[in-house]
Amino acid sequence: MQSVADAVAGMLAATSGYALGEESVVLQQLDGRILAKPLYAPETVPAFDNSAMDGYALHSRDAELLCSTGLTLAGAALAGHPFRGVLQPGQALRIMTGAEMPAGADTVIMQEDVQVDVQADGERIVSQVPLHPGSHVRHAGEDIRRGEVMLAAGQRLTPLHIGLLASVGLAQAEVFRKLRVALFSSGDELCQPGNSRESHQIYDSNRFALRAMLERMPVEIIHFAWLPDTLEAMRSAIAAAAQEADVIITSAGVSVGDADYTRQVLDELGEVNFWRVAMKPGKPFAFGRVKNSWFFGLPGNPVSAIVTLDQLAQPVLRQLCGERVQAALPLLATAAEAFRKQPGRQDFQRIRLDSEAGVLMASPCGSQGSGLLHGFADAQGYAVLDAERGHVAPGEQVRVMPLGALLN
Ligand SMILES: Nc1nc2c(c(=O)[nH]1)N[C@H]1C(S)=C(S)[C@@H](COP(=O)(O)OP(=O)(O)OC[C@H]3O[C@@H](n4cnc5c(N)ncnc54)[C@H](O)[C@@H]3O)O[C@H]1N2
Ligand code: MOO
Repeated sequence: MQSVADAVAGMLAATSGYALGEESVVLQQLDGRILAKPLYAPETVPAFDNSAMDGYALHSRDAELLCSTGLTLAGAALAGHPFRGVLQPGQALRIMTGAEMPAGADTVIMQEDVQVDVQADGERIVSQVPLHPGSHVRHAGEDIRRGEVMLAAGQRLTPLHIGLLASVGLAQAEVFRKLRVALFSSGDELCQPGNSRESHQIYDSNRFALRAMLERMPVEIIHFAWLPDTLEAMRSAIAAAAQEADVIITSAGVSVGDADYTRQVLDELGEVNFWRVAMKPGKPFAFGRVKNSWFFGLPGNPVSAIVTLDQLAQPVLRQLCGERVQAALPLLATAAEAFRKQPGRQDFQRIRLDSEAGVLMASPCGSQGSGLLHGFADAQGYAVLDAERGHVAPGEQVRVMPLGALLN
């Protein structure tokens, strides 16, 4: 058996350098897409000095005048309506948040700190609050300078990045095209949801759970079918998918059972290795190449299929999508209850997380059986228990991983 870390590292090495084509995509459709090139700032941000407060713009050398006879008002500047003149000594300008700073001013004083005196020759502002030269001014270029790298290639774009792009005036970005994925479930025991099941059948849950997970990455599902346990069905579906898919994913047929033609078809059409990975749930898993496609064979048990897609295939799929893959941050929690664990495989036990006086607490949730989804559906994360260790006693520290982007 190989470790989870070795299995992932092997797949990452095998698939590195696989490059998808690029396309230009508008802001409205960029969420979750992967930047294909570094993004250079086309603009300086802020583009001009502007006020951070509603108040008055003035020059700091007029500080003494401000607290004695006061400053006269030269006019007003609003966001979108700049003051075109130059502020003279002894003058202030009414200014609103976001309005461009006028020439001749270097400081803004908040309106709450100012009294306005109406006099015969017009309004004057007076303030006894100490003036800090330069205060409440947002300076041009303090966030971004034109020409600097704003985002690196391989960045997965989130709402934050989309806001950033829009803030420098970009309406689109060059991203990798979506990864084309063929997804199959197989097995004569499967009945499709929505139909009534014969007594010996079970519903095909894997195909739908796995699809929903995959669609949280920038993929396009180009084949999506259930395959009966016949050599012909398996062969024709895999052969057709291998002509156009970047990736083929199957569930079931990777263990040692009799009724499976998966292995025979993969031996015929490609070079796929059947692994035993030291993880629970999981263990049987297949990876390799079928014609032009990468192949991932997930185990049939529903929890195992989901966890192996999440933990083994996900980093590789992300890399294939062009994403710079980042390792999950290690988190520790205290076991609120005992965890049953046999030495031998690295366990990904499904847990609930809680906080007691600021300390993260983990408890196993529901049944930990590989075929049972109900307990998993209630989980907030995994406790990741090292392969060699046995049971966990309450109070022990365990490594935990909140459910990530594919399962949340
Ligand atoms: N002698 C051994 N038997 C098994 C081993 C082993 O090492 N030696 N490993 C066990 C483990 S671990 C797993 S996981 C399973 C993996 O089996 P397969 O990937 O070959 O899948 P099947 O045997 O066809 O199915 C397993 C199980 O999952 C159900 N299933 C299959 N597809 C779906 C689906 N689309 N939706 C819902 N449920 C599905 C299937 O009915 C079986 O109950 O092998 C163990 N056996
Ligand atoms: O992958 Mo298996 O028993 O862990 O379902």
